[in-house]
Amino acid sequence: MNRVTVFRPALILSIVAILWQSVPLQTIAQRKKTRKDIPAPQTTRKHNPNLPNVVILATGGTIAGAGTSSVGTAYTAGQIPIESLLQAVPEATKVANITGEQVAQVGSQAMNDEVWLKLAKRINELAKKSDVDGFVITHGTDTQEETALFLNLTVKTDKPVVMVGAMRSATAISADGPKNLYDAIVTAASPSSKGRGVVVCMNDNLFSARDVVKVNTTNVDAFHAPNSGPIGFVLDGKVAWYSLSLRKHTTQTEFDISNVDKLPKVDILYGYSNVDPNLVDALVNDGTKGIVIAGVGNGNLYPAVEERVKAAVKKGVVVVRSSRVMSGRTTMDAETDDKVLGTIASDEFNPQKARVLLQLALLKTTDQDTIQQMFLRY
Ligand SMILES: NC(=O)C[C@H](N)C(=O)O
Repeated sequence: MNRVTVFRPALILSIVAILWQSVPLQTIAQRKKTRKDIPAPQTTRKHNPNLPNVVILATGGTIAGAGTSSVGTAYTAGQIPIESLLQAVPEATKVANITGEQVAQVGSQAMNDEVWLKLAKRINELAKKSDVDGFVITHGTDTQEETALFLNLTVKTDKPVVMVGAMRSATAISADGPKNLYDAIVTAASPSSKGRGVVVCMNDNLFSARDVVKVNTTNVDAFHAPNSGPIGFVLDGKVAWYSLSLRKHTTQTEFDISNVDKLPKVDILYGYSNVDPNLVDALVNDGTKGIVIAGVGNGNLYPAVEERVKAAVKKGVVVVRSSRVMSGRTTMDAETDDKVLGTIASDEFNPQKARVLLQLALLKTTDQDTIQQMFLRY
């Protein structure tokens, strides 16, 4: 490395610092605008027949968040419309013709079954069009893994479906949203992304919807796939794929939500020392159709909970054992015997993902063995 190369970053940093200090106050104030202040700009993009067509379905999240401080973590998610977000990535217009639809505008802590169904149905509808080549879903990161899995099991297309979010709001210094959004558009526009199931694009990484988990509350490196790692990367505007999940997804699943308006009630019960077994009964009395236990270790249950679970299963409630542990499988008939309890082991699905699969499974059956096979197939 020569002298010039060594000193160049320091020189650039000094210039940026000087420029930053001279930014007029008004420019900084503009970063702090909220949804009401930021009108959706008119679309001026010209259609280029040589580029693929990507549809962005926006749902809100921090990627569309706005805060009053560019250096703090306080902000409100889901404030900025998709057209304004796209203005931050003019480079994207060189890789695809982009159209945007606002499906919802919420922080993903407010995500619900209704929006899941709306999103999946909209993708299925648009996917039939020959002038749509791929999808990007902007989404909050808190529950991104759940929506990703729901779509992975319910959309009926081989066209790329790429979910993306951000850990820093759109008004923060070094917002990660624009880069993530650009990478997601690049991925959705690439023919190499076809048939891979729904993928999540965060921080240069591509994860399969089945395996991705949020592992950090605030850091930009917040998404990992603890059991299998990323399946690809986006760098310099190019996608590189490294592996492919053998589990069934999208066009290969048995789930058809086209006539579904409501999903069965499934709840999660967290396992811990001295857990109160009455919690199981509280859920059963509240009319739950399924319970996922975030068990300890390999999905083990507190003895008093085991007894109540057995009784719940006898009443027709379907119970899945998952684990509160971040990685590894919850295996059948191990320390806890599923044959004795009448329970189902979640395999690699964490509790929140097991809940999504159980909701879909219950649309079709309540049979323990049939649902167990689904957990091993998807
Ligand atoms: N980083 C984020 O997106 C967090 C936000 N609460 C959301 O899920 O919408």
